[in-house]
Amino acid sequence: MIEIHQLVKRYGEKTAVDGLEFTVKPGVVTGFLGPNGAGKSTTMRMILGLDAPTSGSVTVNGRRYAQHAAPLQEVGALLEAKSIHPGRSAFNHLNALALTHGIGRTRVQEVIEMTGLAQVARKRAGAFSLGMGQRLGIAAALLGDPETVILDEPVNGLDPEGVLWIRNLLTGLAAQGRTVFVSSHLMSEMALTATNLIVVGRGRLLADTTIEQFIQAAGGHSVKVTTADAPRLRALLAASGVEITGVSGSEELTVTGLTARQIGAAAHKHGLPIYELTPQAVSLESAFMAMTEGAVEYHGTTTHQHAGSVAA
Ligand SMILES: Nc1ncnc2c1ncn2[C@@H]1O[C@H](COP(=O)(O)OP(=O)(O)OP(=O)(O)O)[C@@H](O)[C@H]1O
Repeated sequence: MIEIHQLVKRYGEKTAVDGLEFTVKPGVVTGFLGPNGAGKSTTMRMILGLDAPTSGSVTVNGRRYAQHAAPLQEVGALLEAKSIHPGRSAFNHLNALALTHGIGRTRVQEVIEMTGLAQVARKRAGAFSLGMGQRLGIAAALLGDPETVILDEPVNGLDPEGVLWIRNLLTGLAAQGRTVFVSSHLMSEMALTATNLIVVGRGRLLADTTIEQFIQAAGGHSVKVTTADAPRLRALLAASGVEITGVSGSEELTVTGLTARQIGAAAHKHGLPIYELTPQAVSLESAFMAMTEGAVEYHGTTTHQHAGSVAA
């Protein structure tokens, strides 16, 4: 559990974090979203005691980071800036970290296996690809078997296999009851992994919500249906909470409030042919951009698109 109260961080004139107040709960993945410069990394550094708050407080598992006797066993973190000696092997890097906390070699070997580094564990970390470096950073974060895991942009620069691996790892850690807090500036990626969402912009809290609520607020799930008899299907599906739109005379309808499965089953029951049944993804990226629009620090001058025109 991470608890943040009235957290403020100023660097001279610049207010990087401006009165944040939220709790990150165990057992689910919580996405930490915001445009560049929103204050995500600064907040994460304060959670980890790497930066001191100007005012306010932040605790992990009930205590400030510095008050934990063995912090690696409370909170494991992957921050963007890596500090791995390039000449050292992955095994030696992890072993050195383990020694500072009285963690045995068996656990070092375990995290190496868990992160898929077994083949390269004895190679120089300096020669690692970006993906391998991320895996090594995550292995270090998991070394102490921590209750809370914090990852800053873990999928940055990873190939699709690496992205999928991180997704499964995060949901697996949350399923074990851990607190998992992950920053990103991609809403569509977070929607596939996170259950809860904290959105910040210019250091302020913009939303403390769930992915599901965010999707509903963005227009909800809808299903595109093409059928031989659109008026008849409309009549079959009509119910409270169901919204159906479509152009008169067209075979195509858009339905919200029912799943593709429910629509298919209803049509089948009445012998109505269906030619297409496609769940439509709402443009989460557009909804996210609309939410953070006023909070973006640097707008591009030549490539600025209206938020509504960007697909997720
Ligand atoms: N050490 C520092 N000194 C001065 N300003 C800083 C410092 N660290 C961060 N900032 C400023 O604080 C603001 C928040 O930065 P931060 O890196 O926390 O944002 P972020 O949400 O992590 O952004 P990104 O997605 O680009 O990583 C930015 O305007 C940044 O320039």
